[in-house]
Amino acid sequence: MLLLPALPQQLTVRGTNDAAPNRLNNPCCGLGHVAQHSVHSAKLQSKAHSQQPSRPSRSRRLQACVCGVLAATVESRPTILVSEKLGTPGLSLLEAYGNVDQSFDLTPEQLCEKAKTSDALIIRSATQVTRAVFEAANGKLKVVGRAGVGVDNVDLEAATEYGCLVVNAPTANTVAAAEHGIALLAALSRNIAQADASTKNGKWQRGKYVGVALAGKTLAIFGFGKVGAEVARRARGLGLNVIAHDPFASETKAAALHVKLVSFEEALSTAEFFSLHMPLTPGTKGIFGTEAFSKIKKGARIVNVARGGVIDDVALAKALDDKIVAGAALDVFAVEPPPADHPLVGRPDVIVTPHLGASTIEAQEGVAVEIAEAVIDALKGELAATAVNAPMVPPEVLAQLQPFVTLAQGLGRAATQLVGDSGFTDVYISYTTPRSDDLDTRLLRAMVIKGILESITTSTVNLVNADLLAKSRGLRIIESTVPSEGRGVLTSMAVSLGTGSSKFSAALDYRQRVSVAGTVKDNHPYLIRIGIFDVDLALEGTVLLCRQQDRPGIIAAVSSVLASNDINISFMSVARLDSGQDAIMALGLDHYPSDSCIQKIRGVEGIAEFCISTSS
Ligand SMILES: NC(=O)C1=CN([C@@H]2O[C@H](COP(=O)(O)OP(=O)(O)OC[C@H]3O[C@@H](n4cnc5c(N)ncnc54)[C@H](O)[C@@H]3O)[C@@H](O)[C@H]2O)C=CC1
Ligand SMILES: O=C(O)C(=O)COP(=O)(O)O
Repeated sequence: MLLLPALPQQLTVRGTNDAAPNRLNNPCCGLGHVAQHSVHSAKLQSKAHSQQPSRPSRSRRLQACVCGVLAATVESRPTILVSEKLGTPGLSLLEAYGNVDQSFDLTPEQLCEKAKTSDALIIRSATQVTRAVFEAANGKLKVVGRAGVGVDNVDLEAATEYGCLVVNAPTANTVAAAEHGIALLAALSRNIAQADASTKNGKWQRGKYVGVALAGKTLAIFGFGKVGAEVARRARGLGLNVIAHDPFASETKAAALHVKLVSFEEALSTAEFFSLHMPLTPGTKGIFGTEAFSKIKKGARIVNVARGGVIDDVALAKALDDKIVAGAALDVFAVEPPPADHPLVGRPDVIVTPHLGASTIEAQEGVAVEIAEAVIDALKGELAATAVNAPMVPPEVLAQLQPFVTLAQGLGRAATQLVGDSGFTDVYISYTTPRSDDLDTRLLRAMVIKGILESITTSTVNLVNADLLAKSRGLRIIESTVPSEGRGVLTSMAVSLGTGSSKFSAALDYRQRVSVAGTVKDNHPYLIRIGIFDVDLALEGTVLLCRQQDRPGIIAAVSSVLASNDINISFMSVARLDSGQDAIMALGLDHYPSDSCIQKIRGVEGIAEFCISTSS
């Protein structure tokens, strides 16, 4: 059945010309039951919105809109699984909002089992959130919160496919990581760890642990992001000359910190100290391998507080053996904890810490609060500012677009259900807007896709995965903007599907696309065009759509069939191309008609085609 939502308790009658509305009030049209009902509804019209008891308040509707964006609607208290130690202030926030299950050291199987009943999962670096976790959760898991920066332990592709938002806490541990980097740098240059162990062992080896100066040397930072920049700031205070390699860093930011940006090769061949601060990605995995060590300045010392995987451990061990690299300080490992036979951990020229970069009391409290707030926001359906796998929509843009979110989804849904058997691949979305130059359409596009896909896929469709799902289903989204007058963000939207056939041929436009257009009035979505017919109907509920000859008696005949089946008409909208030509009529129904009622409507003379929609 066609799904074309309509709003009860709303009378709207508008034709393609001024004559159409008069038809309703003209007894000659033989409206009977409809006319009476329409008069009743017309009296209600001015109060229409206040007379919709089943309709949620505006704020709830807007909330629901955004929940739909992320599909993060959680009816009762959500279950929040915390799989690693989290700072108390963050835990308190979570406990006030949901049921917190703190279960540490879970096996992969236990994590999958718990994911089936968890709305949110909060992790640090030790929990591997693999595809299997998302598969097991099968849509239940709405958000994964990483209480820290690196999300390399989360299968982002799988999260996105399953519509699970991934958020992180990107700022609260920056200083801690930078301080740990500096601590390791100092320890490495002065053999602190080795000398400490030796002295505690009863020895006094002053000659053995002579160090090297930092002041006057060059430090090369790889990854000039948040941590890298903080390390640079501190290193300069220690008298180091700082250069950095980061293909994506800004010259201005570097210049402000007196840091010269250089190529990978120049950094390798110039510096005495190296500090790694890039993320682990396919592009950085093993970047410090045999080739890099063959170019590195002899006697270099390396600090890694980023991720173990960026260094090829075997290649570093060889460079240490060959005295090309004089020492290394490692906080992170490709596999944590590292295995007993790790080629670097036991070496006297390597110092190690067990992934302590973010482990200060202050940083842990900070990330805990940062992630708790992000996860709670996401569970409430709000767009998180630290989303890793979804476009970030700034709050001011969101506020402007919110009323159009339901409209966009409703148009996608309505257009799809008007399509015939032939299917479609091309989706044309047109935005009529006074802001054609800077309209951010990502949110609305996602909602159109959600409307299109929700009836043809069991996958959760939301802002996170809409584009991906559309692509994987072979849909081509073509967006355009049409300039309009006014000051709002959007005047109207249209969705057209490139298909030659429709269940309701009146829905085809001049280009033979199934086409619907809508707008928002008083924060409620309305359909304003179906095919080439102008209409005016609220985009909710159950609607009977008919194409009929434009002559007296047909509307009355249909309404009398409905009346005899005790089906109330909540509104109607009639449109016609011209007098005596085809017309379409949309009737809002309080109930879905029975099969026998549908048969009777089919039998009404003069009805060329009809279909019934329901939004539920
Ligand atoms: N050991 C620990 O406990 C901690 C480790 N970290 C790790 O430190 C790293 C940096 O964190 P943030 O500075 O917060 O991230 P960030 O995103 O602010 O900075 C990363 C920088 O790396 C750069 N980058 C990307 N690819 C690169 C490449 N091929 N070569 C050079 N630079 C490249 C990016 O352009 C970016 O500027 C991350 O891997 C994070 O997981 C962060 C906090 C604590
Ligand atoms: O934030 C990061 O990227 C970190 O590596 C910190 O990891 P942790 O939260 O201490 O397990």
